Amino acid sequence: MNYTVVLPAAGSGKRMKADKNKLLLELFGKPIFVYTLEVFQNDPACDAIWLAIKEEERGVIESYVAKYGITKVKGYAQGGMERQDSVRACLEAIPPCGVVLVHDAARPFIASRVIASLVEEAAHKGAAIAAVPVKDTIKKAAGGIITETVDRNQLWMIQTPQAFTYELLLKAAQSANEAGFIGTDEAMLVERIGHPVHIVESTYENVKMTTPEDLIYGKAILESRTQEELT
Ligand SMILES: Nc1ccn([C@@H]2O[C@H](COP(=O)(O)OP(=O)(O)OP(=O)(O)O)[C@@H](O)[C@H]2O)c(=O)n1
Ligand SMILES: C[C@](O)(CO)[C@H](O)COP(=O)(O)O
Repeated sequence: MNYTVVLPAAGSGKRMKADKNKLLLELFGKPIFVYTLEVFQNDPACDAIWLAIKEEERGVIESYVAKYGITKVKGYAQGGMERQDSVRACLEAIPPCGVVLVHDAARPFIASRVIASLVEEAAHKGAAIAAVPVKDTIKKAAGGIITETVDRNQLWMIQTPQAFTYELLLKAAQSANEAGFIGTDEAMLVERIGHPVHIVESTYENVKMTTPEDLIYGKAILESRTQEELT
């Protein structure tokens, strides 16, 4: 099953504390978002890549897309105030398709096998998201005092990609916008309209480049891969 991928890339990167969009920071000489683009460029099942970007960054982004030969980039949409606004702008710009995948441009280490599983699951069930089991004990607290230890067996750390049939996600995104509902991922918008969302187990390497420490982990992941994958 083929798919279109939407990459929200219009954030400010505040937690990264860098002097520019964190997606333009380089790991071994290549910008973070280019690693992400290359995953989808190299996936035969990916028909098209759409990015939500800041208009003022269009020139630099287009230059990298050309430099690295990312021919599957079919268009750009203007990013919005919230991440979900950026995603919705892309959804409303892309031609209708079967399955749409939403993936943070800040997650460059997604495994192709996870993408394939997500697309298959979404094609049959409508909605599927990447997740990994929680590794730490999670507790609730109020005023600095523990109030509850949450059963870890029912907890997942949710990632992207998040895959959906196009019509379902567009309906959920437009409904949330009309209601002024803001979610932290697309799954919340689909849950909100009562559609079941399925989990596909991902990898712990699929980390979102969010804070400076994540860059250290990202470099270690790249160094652990074979040399030819770095070129
Ligand atoms: N209004 C926004 C906010 C985020 N994103 C994108 O959504 C992904 C995940 O968001 P996050 O990691 O939170 O990025 P930032 O919002 O840039 O980070 P911060 O919250 O630290 O500012 C990133 O690829 C980011 O570029 C976006 O397209 N539009
Ligand atoms: C969508 C997401 O990556 C799933 O974990 C996460 O919710 C994005 O949060 P952010 O604060 O917008 O990075």
